[in-house]
Amino acid sequence: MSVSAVHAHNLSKQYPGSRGVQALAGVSADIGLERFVSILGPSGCGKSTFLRCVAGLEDVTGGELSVNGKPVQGPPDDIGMVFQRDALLEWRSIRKNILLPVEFAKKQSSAYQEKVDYLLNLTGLSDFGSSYPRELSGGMRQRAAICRALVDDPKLLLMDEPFGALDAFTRDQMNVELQRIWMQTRNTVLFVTHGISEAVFLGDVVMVFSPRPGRLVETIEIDLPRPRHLSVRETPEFGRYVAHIRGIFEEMGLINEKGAAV
Ligand SMILES: Nc1ncnc2c1ncn2[C@@H]1O[C@H](COP(=O)(O)OP(=O)(O)OP(=O)(O)O)[C@@H](O)[C@H]1O
Repeated sequence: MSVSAVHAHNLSKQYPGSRGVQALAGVSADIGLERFVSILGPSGCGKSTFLRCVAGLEDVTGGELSVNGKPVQGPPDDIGMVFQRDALLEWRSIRKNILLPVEFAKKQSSAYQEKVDYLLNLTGLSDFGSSYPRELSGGMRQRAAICRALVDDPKLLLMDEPFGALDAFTRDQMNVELQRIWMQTRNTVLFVTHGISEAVFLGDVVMVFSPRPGRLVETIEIDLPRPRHLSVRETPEFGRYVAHIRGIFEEMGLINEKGAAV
């Protein structure tokens, strides 16, 4: 039997404290290796909590969760994370920011210089290795954050609304670039977003969560050939996926005028 990248069975998460928020309830999912999984759901439904549980940063309070065949007990090896805020350290050059996970893992940075060059090249940042974060645009900073997450070849890349703070044009460009990078690196990706179109454009699969406590409402396979160009968004097939997902949100009473999950 093949090992899943992420296996969740009846997963629940209740935060401690007087309010004791129940963030996730009964989430079961099997995410295959090398798949790009988009995660959609209304604000506060537990998407980040799900990612944080997978990353071993939160303890689950019920059910089972394993990553690459091993039960999650603290942060597993082989995970990279990218957040909405790039969290680059302003006082370190881009190259040194990218090398941070290597330093944290107490590995020899010198052995990773070629890898950094490869990633800088892959993300179009070859001329910016010695620049500082303040010298880069928002999109470039997020590309540097992606390099940092990829530097130690994680099997699993967790991305929590990585392009949420970018303008629409840059976000489109980043979607195309992320797909290109992923087609070369082929790690498993869990990508949280509020954008239905972004989720369909990037995903092999879209997982839709209900309002809190987050439950998995539906998992939709996106059968569109790759590489996908932005123009795929104008095709009837793409439109059908978006309409289907929008229908799920409408049924839950959760859609705004722009068609975004709220
Ligand atoms: N550390 C925490 N302690 C207590 N409650 C928390 C904590 N982190 C999140 N929560 C609560 O858990 C619920 C789910 O939060 P989470 O951040 O996972 O949602 P989300 O779907 O990622 O939201 P958004 O789309 O707005 O980022 C929310 O009600 C939130 O208030």
